[in-house]
Amino acid sequence: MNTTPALAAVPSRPASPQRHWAGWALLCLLAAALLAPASAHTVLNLERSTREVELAPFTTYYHDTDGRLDLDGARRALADKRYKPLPNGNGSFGFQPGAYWFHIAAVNRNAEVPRWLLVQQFALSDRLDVYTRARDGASTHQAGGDSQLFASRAIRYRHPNFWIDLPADQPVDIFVRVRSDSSMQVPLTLYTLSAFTELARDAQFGIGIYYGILVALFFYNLVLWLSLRDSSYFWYLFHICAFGLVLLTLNGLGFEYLWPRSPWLADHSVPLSICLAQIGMQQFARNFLSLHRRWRLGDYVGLGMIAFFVLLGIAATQLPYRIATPIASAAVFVSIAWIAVEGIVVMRRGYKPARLFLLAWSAFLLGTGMFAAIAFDLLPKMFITEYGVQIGSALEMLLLSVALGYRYASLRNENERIVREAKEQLEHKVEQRTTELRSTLALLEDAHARLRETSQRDGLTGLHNRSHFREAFEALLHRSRRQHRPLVLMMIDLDHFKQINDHHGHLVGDECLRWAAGLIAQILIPHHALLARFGGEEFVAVLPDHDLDAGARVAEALRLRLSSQPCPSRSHDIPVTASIGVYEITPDSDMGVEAALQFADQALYLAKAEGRDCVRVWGAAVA
Ligand SMILES: Nc1nc2c(ncn2[C@@H]2O[C@H](COP(=O)(O)OP(=O)(O)OP(=O)(O)O)[C@@H](O)[C@H]2O)c(=O)[nH]1
Repeated sequence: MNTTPALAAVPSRPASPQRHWAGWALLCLLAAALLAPASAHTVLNLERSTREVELAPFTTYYHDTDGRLDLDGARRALADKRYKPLPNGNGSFGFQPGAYWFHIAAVNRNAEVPRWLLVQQFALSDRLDVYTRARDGASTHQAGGDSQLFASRAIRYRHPNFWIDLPADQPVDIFVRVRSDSSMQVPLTLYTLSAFTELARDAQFGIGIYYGILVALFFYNLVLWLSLRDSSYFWYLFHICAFGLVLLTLNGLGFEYLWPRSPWLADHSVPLSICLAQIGMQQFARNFLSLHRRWRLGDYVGLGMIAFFVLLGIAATQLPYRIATPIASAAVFVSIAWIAVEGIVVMRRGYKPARLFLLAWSAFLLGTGMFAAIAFDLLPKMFITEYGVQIGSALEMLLLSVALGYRYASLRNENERIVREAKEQLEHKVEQRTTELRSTLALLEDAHARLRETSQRDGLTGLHNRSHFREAFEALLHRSRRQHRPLVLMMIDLDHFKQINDHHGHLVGDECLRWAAGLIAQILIPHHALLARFGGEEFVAVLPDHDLDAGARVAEALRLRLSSQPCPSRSHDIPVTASIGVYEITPDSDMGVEAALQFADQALYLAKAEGRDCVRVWGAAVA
């Protein structure tokens, strides 16, 4: 695209040259040049090679502070040389009251292009009136700006535009009156139709790429939000939509596509979309950085900012544009700077995803900074600076999307770590409890065994008691039948024990009982006998695998040992003897415990009857 037209700019003719008093005239011109240099301006010559021309160098302006001037008044002001060249060569004046008149004197040297398109490259001006006046007095008037319906534009394009008819070689005065509650920015450009078509195509392509990125990110994160239900994704989507709306509004696409019939919305959409975008950004930052957990004070400030933008958004529906927009614009700088502070604080507190967040935010701040720097004429206007906001915000949103993924991954890792640790702790506890339980069970079993043992033992002698004896004897009986082995049952009764008690006392009697029990147990060990205290001074023993003869021999040996050594008492030795009855239970017998005991008792009775201190078997005499 040709952006450097070959212009033949020639100084304008003096309005009323003085023919006489040439010296005076010269002096006057010199004085005019010195005192009012601003009124001098160049005529725009549109040559054959000219396709597009920025009008700033050929434009003079007049500020009609109360906005009452009509075209005639504006022409008079021009004749009075009250018009000045644009300050710093561009038409930016900030927020201004009244109306601004701009004048361009143009001569079309290209007979083949009689019709040109005048484009105001700023979408937010409220009202533009474009007048042309040829030397022959023919004049035209067109109105535009976002206070008019979008359909009233010469070409359906996001910036206000007007057809300008410039007959060949005829000087034409173009007057543009602009009145706006928005910032007074009037970058006017004149295009041939083909040049404009190329510009529109390239610009739409660039805008398409930008919004394509936004739409792709939107749907990508929408799917993630729907599947993960992480609220950060929701606020990210909100942020994308609201910020996309801001740019749609600023570049005029909102008016073109979203609300072409609503000049009210065209007027109020700027502060409203700024407030929405800031609410989205603040809430996203709070959520992403988990401020309520990591920096409580920062979280409160963030909440305060959200409340401020909510109130400002509501107020913006009622307040005039000239009040709401500057407040919203100024608050944006505080808001985005604060988000950067939040990112830095949380990053310094060790939250790793905050690094990516900060990187994304830096891209956005850099882009916005470059955009602001052009406005203040600190940076030259070139692609990277002019489209800094778009590039920065696209980068920011891409990086934020990556940061969200990173944050999700680190949250998942954190969760997995917590679950793993909890599992390990649980396993450790279970193991600990199991060990405790095992040792408690062992203790319990031990206690139970001791209890059972105690319940089976006689308290005085430590031998088994009668009830246990019956159970154990029953088992031995079964075993002997199963194995076809004989059993011998032995009843041992100490002789004249009453006398021992009577002579030596009950305690000595106890001593003798313990001693006799110990001796009997010791003698029966080799025979694997089941021995018990049957009651009083009477003992009972079962000798497995012994027949009557063997049993009688053991009994005799036992008797002999008892009678041969007295019980060593505290005072003096006490002789103790025993009578023993022996009875054999053969394996083929089906005799029960009680019957066997009775037979053995019979044998004992015999021993007692036959003089004591002897062994008797049931049915045969041994000693
Ligand atoms: N010191 C003590 N004496 C007991 C115990 N159990 C029973 N006796 C005594 O044993 C004696 C048994 O007396 P008797 O049934 O008359 O029998 P004995 O005097 O041994 O006479 P014979 O059996 O006929 O030889 C009683 O005096 C009981 O008090 C005990 O646990 N300790």
